[in-house]
Amino acid sequence: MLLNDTADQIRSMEIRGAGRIARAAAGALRDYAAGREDQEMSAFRRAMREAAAVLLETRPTAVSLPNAVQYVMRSFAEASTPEEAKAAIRSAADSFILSSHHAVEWIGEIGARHISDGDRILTHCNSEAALACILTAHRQGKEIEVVATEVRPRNQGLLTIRTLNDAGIRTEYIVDSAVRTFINDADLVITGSDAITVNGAVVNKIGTSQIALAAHEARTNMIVAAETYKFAPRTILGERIAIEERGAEEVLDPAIAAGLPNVTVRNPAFDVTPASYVDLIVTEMGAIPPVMACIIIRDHLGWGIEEFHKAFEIDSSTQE
Ligand SMILES: O=C(COP(=O)(O)O)[C@H](O)[C@H](O)COP(=O)(O)O
Repeated sequence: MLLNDTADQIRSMEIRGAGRIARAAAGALRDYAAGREDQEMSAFRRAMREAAAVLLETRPTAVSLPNAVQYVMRSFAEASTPEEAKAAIRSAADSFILSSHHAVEWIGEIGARHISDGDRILTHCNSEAALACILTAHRQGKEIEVVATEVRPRNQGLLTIRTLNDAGIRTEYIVDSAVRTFINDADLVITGSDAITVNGAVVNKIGTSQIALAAHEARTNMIVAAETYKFAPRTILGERIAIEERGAEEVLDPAIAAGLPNVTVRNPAFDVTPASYVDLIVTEMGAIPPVMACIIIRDHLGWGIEEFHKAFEIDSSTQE
């Protein structure tokens, strides 16, 4: 698939979910590099930088996207010919994609240990990582039930209930505003994440923070399932996560909106759940309390910080 097609599909949400977006971006860079016929490294580098920028502009919130792009882009920093660079990019992109699949499997295994026989789990949106925990627990023979939200306005809940239905898991499908009505019936909330900040705050599909609030009030544990590439390295440097605001037409029919000149539709796609409302973050490295987010960032994404220093010509060796 061409790079611009992948970018369009991410923008239009044909490819969606932070993990899938990251893998698609890594694959798109690999294929784009393979198709280049530059003789000079400078031309190749320029083309790759432009390609990376096209992907980075598609959706602003899921930090897995810049993390995947950076992972691939830094792989050819030392290459001296385009051929060498292409080989390095292929290997980096393939290894990112493979390790991303493995990470989801590991999260499933670790997350399933937090699910008990007889549990009723509430989930929101459509997260591979969250579903991995639920599906693994089900495969282990635990009798579980799920309450899945609709997820207005894009109805990602439909994807979730199809997967759960196909796996044979008994599921109740509810509108987003019914969460507080059903939270007392739930033993556990499990969601995915698009970004986790240095202070352990979780950025995920709009509505997640309301669910966390309801879970907190009901003393229901809230688990977030997230690969380490969902942690945002630059939040350690004070950078904020941009919350994507999507078009009004996703919420209100433009023909109706046209007759309501005093009404402005707001459509933020994500929200922020404070760390204090999250009991555990399940990563492929293990389950951690949200306060340990900075350790994951330091140990697994430290290069994101090094690159920031380079970009601003700060020599980290001279820093005390
Ligand atoms: O909020 C969403 C998807 O939002 P959208 O549908 O707007 O992309 C998911 O919960 C996270 O991306 C995690 O998903 P995963 O665990 O699959 O990476």
